[in-house]
Amino acid sequence: MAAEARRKVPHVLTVAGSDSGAGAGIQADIKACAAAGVYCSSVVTALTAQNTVGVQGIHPVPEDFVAEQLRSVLSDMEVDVVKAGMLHSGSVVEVLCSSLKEFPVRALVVDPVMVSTSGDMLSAPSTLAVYCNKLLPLADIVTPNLKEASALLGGCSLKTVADMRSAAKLIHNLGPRNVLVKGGDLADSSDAVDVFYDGEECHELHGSRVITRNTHGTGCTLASYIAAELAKGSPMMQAVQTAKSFVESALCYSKDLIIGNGLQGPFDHLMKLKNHVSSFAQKPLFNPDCLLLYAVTDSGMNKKWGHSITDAVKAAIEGGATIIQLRDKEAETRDFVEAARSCIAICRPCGVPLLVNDRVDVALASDADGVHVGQSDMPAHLARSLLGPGKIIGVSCKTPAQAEQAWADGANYIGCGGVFPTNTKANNLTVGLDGLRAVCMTSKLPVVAIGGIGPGNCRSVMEISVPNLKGVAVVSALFDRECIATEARRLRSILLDVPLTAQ
Ligand SMILES: Nc1ncnc2c1ncn2[C@@H]1O[C@H](COP(=O)(O)OP(=O)(O)OP(=O)(O)O)[C@@H](O)[C@H]1O
Ligand SMILES: Cc1ncc(CO)c(N)n1
Ligand SMILES: [Mg+2]
Repeated sequence: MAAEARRKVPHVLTVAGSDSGAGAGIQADIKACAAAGVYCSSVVTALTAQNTVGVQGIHPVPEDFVAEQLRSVLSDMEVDVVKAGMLHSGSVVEVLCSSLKEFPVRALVVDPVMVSTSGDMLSAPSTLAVYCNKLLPLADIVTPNLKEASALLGGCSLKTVADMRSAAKLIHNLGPRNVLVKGGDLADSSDAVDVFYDGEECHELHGSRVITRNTHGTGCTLASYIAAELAKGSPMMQAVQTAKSFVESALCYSKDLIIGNGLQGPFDHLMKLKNHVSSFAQKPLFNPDCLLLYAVTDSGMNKKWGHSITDAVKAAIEGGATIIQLRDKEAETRDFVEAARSCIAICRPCGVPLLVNDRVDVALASDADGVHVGQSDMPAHLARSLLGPGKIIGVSCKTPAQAEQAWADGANYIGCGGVFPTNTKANNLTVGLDGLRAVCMTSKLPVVAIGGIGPGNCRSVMEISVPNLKGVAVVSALFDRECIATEARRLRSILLDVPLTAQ
């Protein structure tokens, strides 16, 4: 086969123990990577006899043979990311560290597995020092649960999110580049809260807590899914968010499964996929440049001018709109889904994403490209867990704090405004160009400006010269006009005319 025809597959190597019940360990890692669409090789460090009741036995693999497996895989198979799980002894940890020095990889994810959720010890107490001194300094991220975080810090008690925040910072001092303290076991918490610290800022990642007994292996799965996303090229925070959303989704899908008689059942990583193959296996696809000329439809205006929704969308695209949002506050659900489907049939062949305003259910039912939600709509993290990582989520924000939250919730972009007063949205507070600039300056996400923008002022908006301001969103300037295509063309030519340095 010609060299250029060969496809490099993202590759995660898991170095972990086998769980005979297949809920955790190597088996969870391989299933999680498969769900993420990534190749997974496996170096087995120990066999465990384990089920939903607990761990009945451990049969360690001799260090020399762990080393031999590592050499076999790393010397041959172009591994992108290594994920370390159960490492039962200090010598196994040392073997891994020296293999990584001999065969460096792009990233190392360390799940410091020490105690199983059933309370059984999975690693000798003497391993702790080697972990801290040798492995953690090599890690791009370490993902302790509450008990493990406490063990890494010499046994302090961790009971609150504030404790998790301090623990994340202290563990960061041990050398890993990022720390995720997992709160799956946090008592009295209705959310599943994890704390992420990148050495500069601490973020609370909130997910919904799924009520189920089937949580065995969530930690292994989370770490492997992070490794898989890193192997595909995602930045760290995005990898963590996608992984968390996958775990929640898989738990939700298999919350009523009955496997085994013990207290903690496994979940099915791939069941969700049987319904949603494309949603999780696909790499997140969002090009911020599509925010340049963002057209938001308005059913009232279409009625006034006698435009059908499909004609309006066709005309906007013909004039150069780069993304469409269907906004209809009154439509019956059935009609809204139907309209979304017809518009997708127009948008998709043109490569123009179609988003649905507010209605995650309509976006799901019509297989739209995503949703745009406001501050009082469904929280973006919930929309993300329902839609999966492959869909686009935008959030309306007026302040830097809202923009920060949208980012932590896994949104793709921010709509900031109203920049100027508008009739489309009654009683909407305006933020002005200064408010827009303040949000853009602090937002880690790309921003589209909205509110009272048209051909007369879109230039002044783009000229605030902040790199992540990617475009303008318009309603009346397009749809409250007789010829939508002409108006879109006019706007587009102005936007394209703004010097690139100012964009
Ligand atoms: N019931 C739940 N609903 C939603 N998310 C959960 C639930 N339980 C755990 N999680 C999430 O799963 C991930 C793993 O966290 P957890 O604290 O359970 O790890 P762990 O104890 O290492 O798991 P295990 O040892 O069983 O593999 C975290 O992102 C956590 O928030
Ligand atoms: C083999 C193995 N690795 C990790 C865990 C932690 O869930 C487990 N229970 N078993
Ligand atoms: Mg764990």
